[in-house]
Amino acid sequence: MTVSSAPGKVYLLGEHAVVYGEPAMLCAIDRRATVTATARDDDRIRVQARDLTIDGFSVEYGDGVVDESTDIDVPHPLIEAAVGYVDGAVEQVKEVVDTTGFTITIESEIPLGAGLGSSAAVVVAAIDAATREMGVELTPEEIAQRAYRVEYDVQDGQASRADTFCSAMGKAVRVEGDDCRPIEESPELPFVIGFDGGAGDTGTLVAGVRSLKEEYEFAADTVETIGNIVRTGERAITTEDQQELGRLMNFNHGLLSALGVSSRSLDAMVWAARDAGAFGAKLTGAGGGGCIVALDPTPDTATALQYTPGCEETFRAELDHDGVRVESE
Ligand SMILES: Nc1ncnc2c1ncn2[C@@H]1O[C@H](COP(=O)(O)OP(=O)(O)OP(=O)(O)O)[C@@H](O)[C@H]1O
Ligand SMILES: C[C@@](O)(CCO)CC(=O)[O-]
Ligand SMILES: [Mg+2]
Repeated sequence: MTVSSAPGKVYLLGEHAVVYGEPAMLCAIDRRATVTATARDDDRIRVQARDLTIDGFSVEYGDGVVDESTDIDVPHPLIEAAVGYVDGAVEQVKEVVDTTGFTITIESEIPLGAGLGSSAAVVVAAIDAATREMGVELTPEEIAQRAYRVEYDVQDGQASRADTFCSAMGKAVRVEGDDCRPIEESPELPFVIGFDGGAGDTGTLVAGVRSLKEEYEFAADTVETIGNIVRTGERAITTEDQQELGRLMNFNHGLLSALGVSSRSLDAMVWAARDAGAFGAKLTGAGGGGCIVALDPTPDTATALQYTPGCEETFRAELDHDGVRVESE
């Protein structure tokens, strides 16, 4: 039995634009997905995803077929969409090892589809656990590369390397196209997360930005401007200027909102954080619903979020220095 875990992330600056080659900066956070892989005597592949529920049923399946015992009475495309990332991870494992069967069990502290990189963390941890269990040790860089292939395929060819690289490597990272690197002096920033309890589908949201960008030159300019905000933010990171970073996050949120990926509850949480005196706040990840990230060393933002209609949960997040790691073998 092999157990591996990998962290989720928040975007400081640059999501969506990063898909088109602009730079982005993101930080791994101390919420992780944990995957247990166990070799089997037969050649079957089984997946138990306890957090993945459809109509209240948790998903258990294998060999591309959802178990009858899970009793899920929903159309298959819905299930296929939900298990796409895990299926992709299994395909990657099969490319690396001469598989006989294995069972993988997924547990995650990262809310699904909420902008904290649950998909990347699950895929990274699954590839690591299953390949190790079958006797192959991949480097974090190789795992990041394979996990990226999965996100790229599931998101219909529209994915950056950002989430998967950050989850595999940990710390703060900067990603621009193929150029992925850890930020050496990863700053400890006072992250406060607000979660509206909802989710957005990354593939759909990315497709929405792409079509706006293709239709309007000013939408394409907006994407480029987000890239300029990130370049400006690099100086603020080096000097640990949280006030400047906050201002840039606010600007970035406005542009993401213009690109149609915010929502009423995300905007409400962003404004609550700003009114409470946060240095800045923005949605994180694909948007549509899910989480905002604010910078505030005081308890004021968390308190304000607790009283904000639409906010279901608020918590602090710490930078996680560890990327993918083995918990036990
Ligand atoms: N615990 C889990 N078990 C199985 N699959 C999971 C789990 N967590 C996430 N996933 C997969 O990832 C999908 C969510 O990925 P998606 O990219 O839409 O959101 P996210 O990664 O949480 O947010 P973002 O990409 O905006 O940071 C789920 O629909 C599911 O397929
Ligand atoms: C929206 C996006 O930029 C981040 C999702 O966390 C998509 C991607 O980079 O693949
Ligand atoms: Mg994702």
